[in-house]
Amino acid sequence: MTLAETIRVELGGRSYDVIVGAGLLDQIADLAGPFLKSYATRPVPIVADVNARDHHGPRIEASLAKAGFEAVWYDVPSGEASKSWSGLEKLTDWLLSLGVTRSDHVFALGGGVVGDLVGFACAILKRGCGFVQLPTTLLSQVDSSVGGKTAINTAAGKNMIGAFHQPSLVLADMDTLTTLPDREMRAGYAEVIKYGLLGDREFFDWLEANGAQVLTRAHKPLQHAIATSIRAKARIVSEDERETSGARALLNLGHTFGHALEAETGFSDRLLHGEAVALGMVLAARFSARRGEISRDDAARAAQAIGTTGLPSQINQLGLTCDGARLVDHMRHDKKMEGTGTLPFLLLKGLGEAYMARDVALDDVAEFLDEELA
Ligand SMILES: NC(=O)c1ccc[n+]([C@@H]2O[C@H](COP(=O)([O-])OP(=O)(O)OC[C@H]3O[C@@H](n4cnc5c(N)ncnc54)[C@H](O)[C@@H]3O)[C@@H](O)[C@H]2O)c1
Ligand SMILES: O=C(O)C(=O)C[C@@H](O)[C@H](O)[C@H](O)COP(=O)(O)O
Ligand SMILES: [Zn+2]
Repeated sequence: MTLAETIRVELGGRSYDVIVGAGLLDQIADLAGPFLKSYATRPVPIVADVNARDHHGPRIEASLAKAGFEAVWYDVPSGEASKSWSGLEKLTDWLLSLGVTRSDHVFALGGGVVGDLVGFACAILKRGCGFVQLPTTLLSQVDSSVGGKTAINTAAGKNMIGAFHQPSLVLADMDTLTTLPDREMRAGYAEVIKYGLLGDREFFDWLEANGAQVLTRAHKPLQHAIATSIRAKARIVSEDERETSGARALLNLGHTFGHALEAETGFSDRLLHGEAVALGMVLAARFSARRGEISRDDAARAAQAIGTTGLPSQINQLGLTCDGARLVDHMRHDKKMEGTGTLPFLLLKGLGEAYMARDVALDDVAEFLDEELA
């Protein structure tokens, strides 16, 4: 039995705890006590991914009922399409119909889709109310529930409309991962490897040796992987909350390539976000090797650490029919794109050492992608 760990995201008046452990949802009434105070005479609004609610809603209901609270649920259909203008409109209308006030907290149960959607709804509802993240996928536990990036997608691309809005508490209950499909578990693992590759060589080495164990959901290695990832994210977010100094941009390793692949595959089940990031990190490593910044062996090692888990590690596995120029066109919408036409890329100087390159020519990226797609 592993003990729960609490990691503090230090952000002055917006600081909050992230608790990682087993059985947390069974204790939600205690752990989230301060954020339930306003619900003595009203039901607690919980916005939930349908699958997460089916599997884990009863544990929440039981804990709340024991403490004298009742829940009112809003179901979000599973899938990226829920992170949309229409999804946002329906959700905010529901929250308004309940009379949620600015001092209330809305609870978000599910993966990154629900977390990003609810976070954004709460950022704009009456100009901002509180929210608590109850992440139920590996990806959302190690990444999306922490740090306050909230967003929906638009026709122009991924996360195009959003806000920075921090949660008040995150409860990452490892028990939720027992029902998570293996493919989703692997997709979340891609963001775990990201922390190793971007800034923690020791963690990368540990994952090479223990990644398979993490994916079995064995509590000890799983909690180590989740807590190490959250600590890394908390440190970066505390340093650069709004991605202005460049520190936070490192969390975007693999995402410029990845978001372009997600756009090309229609933000669909064909390629999950984590899978796109996995491929994006391989491409970033291979592009870094092409520029002579890391060795071909190190790029192959990064690809091996990713591919060995069953994540995609070669772009030509996707069966795309487009060329490199088309993928680069998707990249022109990247939020890192500058008015001067420069698109900074997160590349590698070594395994465990990402940096922001500002001298990347998009024509060169298109040529590289044509080689990779061949
Ligand atoms: N805000 C951020 O910092 C950030 C970081 C990374 C990713 N993201 C976003 O997160 C999203 C991806 O999140 P995700 O990978 O969690 O996907 P997701 O939210 O789509 O969930 C994945 C699937 O798992 C199911 N599911 C969720 N919990 C379950 C459980 N416990 N048991 C069984 N099934 C369960 C869902 O129904 C869904 O089908 C993307 O939109 C991505 O852009 C945001
Ligand atoms: O928290 C961050 O910062 C990240 O970049 C984490 C990413 O894993 C995540 O996918 C994020 O939503 C991407 O952000 P975007 O700004 O490129 O949309
Ligand atoms: Zn991501």
